[in-house]
Amino acid sequence: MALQGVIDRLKKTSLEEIGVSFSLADILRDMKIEGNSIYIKLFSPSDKYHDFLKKKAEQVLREIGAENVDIEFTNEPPKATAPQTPPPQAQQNPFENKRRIPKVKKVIAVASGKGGVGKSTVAVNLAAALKRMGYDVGYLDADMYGPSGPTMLGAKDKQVLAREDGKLIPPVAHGIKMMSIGLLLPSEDTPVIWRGPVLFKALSQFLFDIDWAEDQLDFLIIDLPPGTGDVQITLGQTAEIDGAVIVTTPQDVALIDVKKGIQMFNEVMIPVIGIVENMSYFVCPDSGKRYEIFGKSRTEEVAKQYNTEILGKVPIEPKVAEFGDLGIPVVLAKEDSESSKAFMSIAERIIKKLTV
Ligand SMILES: Nc1ncnc2c1ncn2[C@@H]1O[C@H](COP(=O)(O)OP(=O)(O)OP(=O)(O)O)[C@@H](O)[C@H]1O
Repeated sequence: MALQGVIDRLKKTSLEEIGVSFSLADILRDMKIEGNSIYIKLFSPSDKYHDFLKKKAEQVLREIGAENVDIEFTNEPPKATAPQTPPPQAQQNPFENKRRIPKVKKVIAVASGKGGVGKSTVAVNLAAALKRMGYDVGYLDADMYGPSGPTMLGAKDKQVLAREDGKLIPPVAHGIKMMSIGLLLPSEDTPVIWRGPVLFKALSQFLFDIDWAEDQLDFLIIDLPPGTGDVQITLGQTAEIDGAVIVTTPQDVALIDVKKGIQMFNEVMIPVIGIVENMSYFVCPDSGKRYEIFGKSRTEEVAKQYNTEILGKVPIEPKVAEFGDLGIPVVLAKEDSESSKAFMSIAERIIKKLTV
């Protein structure tokens, strides 16, 4: 079997079925051919797709004459597959430069397809829930266009110090180490207009130049801007993220954007941990009756369709907003509230999913 023939075939094998736009060749990490026996190593950060990839690769390799096919997986980012000629910019493997965020054990991105669904509220309360469980936690507000982390953590007046080597020292709010572009801007009302390279530089300083811990943080929660824009893609291509949590409300319009969000995370090879349905229902304090204000939820359907799950449903509770405005996550301010219990159970679920 000829090497070039195999590479060409892998290049032609798209992986559209699992929602990504690249081919088998793009995730090829190693290959050995001896006669009609072939060994390949494929990059796949999560074992969720191993069976699919194995079947697919076996099928196409047998079609071009392979008799013995041995397939292995690695979660290390792949290198370019055609070393003879440097590939043009657009075809360069975007995952070559992925790095881990220093001094952090697990990195979780909190995202939403659409603004205003409560993404920052969920991110801050997840950080607080993990803190309440005794973990060492950091919160990074990467919402470069509308940072609300400092308000929600009551940290608007906190100072960010820089060490001599340029590393930023995160201030601490409610025991959570935190950083936000909001702390570095001259005033809360300053509009932020990022141009490509400046955004990239600021984000990469945020990701890699913060001295999160003397030893290691257990969890870093990254609060992303809403949508599927530059920040999300840059983050996905430069940092190793252990999983993404997608926040939505039960309305159909929000769910359409959830699909886009899941597809984007698939593209940048970040495993989706699951979906949090926020503002899911309202419990009338007088009657205890439960109302689904946005109508019957279809989140379950979307989760199934994309092979993921609902991590939990958070009710609409005025206390969530009130304490958010006061700068205290409801998980710390009102431990016995329904929303607080929901956040604690979501955090537990995430831990389970990340540590199996
Ligand atoms: N479960 C809830 N119950 C009541 N109010 C909530 C709940 N979740 C969020 N809110 C309130 O809704 C508003 C929007 O929430 P938040 O700022 O977290 O949304 P977001 O998705 O991060 O918005 P964006 O990214 O567009 O800035 C806030 O005032 C927040 O306090």
